[in-house]
Amino acid sequence: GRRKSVAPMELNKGNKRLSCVIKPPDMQTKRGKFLEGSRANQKFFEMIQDFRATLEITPLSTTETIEPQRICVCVRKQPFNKQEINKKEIDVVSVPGKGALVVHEPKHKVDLTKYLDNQVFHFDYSFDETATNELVYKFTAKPLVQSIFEGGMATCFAYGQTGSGKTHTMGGDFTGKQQNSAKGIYALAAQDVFAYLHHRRYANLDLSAYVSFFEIYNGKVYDLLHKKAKLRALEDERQQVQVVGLKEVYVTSAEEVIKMIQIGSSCRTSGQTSANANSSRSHAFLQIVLRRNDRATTLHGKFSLVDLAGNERGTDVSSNDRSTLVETAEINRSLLALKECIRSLGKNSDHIPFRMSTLTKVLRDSFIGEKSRTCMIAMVSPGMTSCKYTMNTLRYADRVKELNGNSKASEAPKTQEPMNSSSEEVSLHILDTGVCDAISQVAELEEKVYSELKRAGDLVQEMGQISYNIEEGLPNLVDHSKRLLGVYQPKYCSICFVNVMY
Ligand SMILES: Nc1ncnc2c1ncn2[C@@H]1O[C@H](COP(=O)(O)OP(=O)(O)OP(=O)(O)O)[C@@H](O)[C@H]1O
Repeated sequence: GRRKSVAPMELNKGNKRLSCVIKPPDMQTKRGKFLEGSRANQKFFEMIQDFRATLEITPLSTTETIEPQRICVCVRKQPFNKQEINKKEIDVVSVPGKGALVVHEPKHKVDLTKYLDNQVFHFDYSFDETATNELVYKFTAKPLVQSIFEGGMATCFAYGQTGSGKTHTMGGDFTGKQQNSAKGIYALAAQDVFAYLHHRRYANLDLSAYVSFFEIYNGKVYDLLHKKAKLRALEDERQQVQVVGLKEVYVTSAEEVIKMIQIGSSCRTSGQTSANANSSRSHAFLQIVLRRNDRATTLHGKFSLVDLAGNERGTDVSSNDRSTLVETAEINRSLLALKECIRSLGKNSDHIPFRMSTLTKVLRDSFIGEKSRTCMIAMVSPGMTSCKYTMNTLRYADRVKELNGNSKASEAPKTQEPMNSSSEEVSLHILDTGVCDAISQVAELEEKVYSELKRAGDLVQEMGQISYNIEEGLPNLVDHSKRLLGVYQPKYCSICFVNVMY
């Protein structure tokens, strides 16, 4: 999951550092085809088209082999909706394939010249706007189903800004306001669970499936299969976290699970109608639990499918009252905690900071044990107006993957502070301020560091030197800046890097 920032001057040269394959440009025809005089950001539109014409697209094939991994991070680009098409929104996201995704971030130089900051991200899989839920499922949640039959805990998250397609992906396609619950990852996973349950390989385990559906809003658990009853997540003497009183329904077919999804989703939706912000700002959990028939209380395996709350910042939410700010702080704290827990899982760390939020508390057993498998699907909206949110989402997903056992970053120098202490500090700080917008502060600091580094890179280029070393050092510096963030001194971090760079 490395990111490389491409300096504007390099674009015309045919950039060698982009890891997606470049084919010879055919700019004239492409530009002619897309030219639309009325478009407000015409220049950016043309620049993106020109850049896109140099990309060789390798669409994800259904026959591609799937590598089993402990942590898998994918990204899905949403198609434009009717409104965006009518508004002639500009698509700033390209998916060349092979896990790559490029964000063409429109920017202005000091002399107001427009340029694109083309940022390349690499994930395990990247899905373009034509991908169906079935395709996404095949590469994300499907490989996890088997692990729960082998006594493991599997978790699949949908992460992204409001409206980026989390519910569409997990719960099923929408036709108008009607959701087809049979077409989401929840239902597709349920179908496979029952296929395995009846498979001779697992028949002798004598397992039964149960389903629960709940949401976490403001740190409280609400049972979606029991009239939104308010429940508590408590830790027992064996340090197992239990959602006390959560309704677990015995199910015998995928159709029954789909019925539960419909019941639960309608409960969630009615919450949305009365107070729109609430529902979309809660985390929804569908859990499929396997238990042995002879010892009904013994858990054999569990699949948690989570539609996370939107990752908007407090300042992006229309209402600015205290409850909204507290709600935002809670979401940020839980999303930060989640990231730290997955990273700790990836590092096989002894300490998993799951107590940082209710979200991670209820997922405790997903973060421990050899057999835990996790998949995160980051959803992005392609419009230029969503660019900032898209970058936030991708950075978050990038950090989740960063310390995965397979990645280079896991070999980080030993001099770095241990992650646990930094995560405690971050959480303490959030607790201190109550409404600290942590995610955006991380993003803003990183943005600042990146732009400083980029400015340094441009300067070096203008002086006829090579910016390679600066780009090389980037992931480590940013990683280090994140650790410094544990004490939240963005100014210090920024100055520190500027000094280093110059
Ligand atoms: N891949 C897609 N293909 C077609 N339509 C999509 C896709 N992704 C999202 N949409 C549409 O975009 C709209 C918003 O999607 P959705 O409700 O899933 O977003 P969300 O991320 O769950 O938002 P929120 O956080 O507010 O709940 C829906 O009408 C949905 O049908």
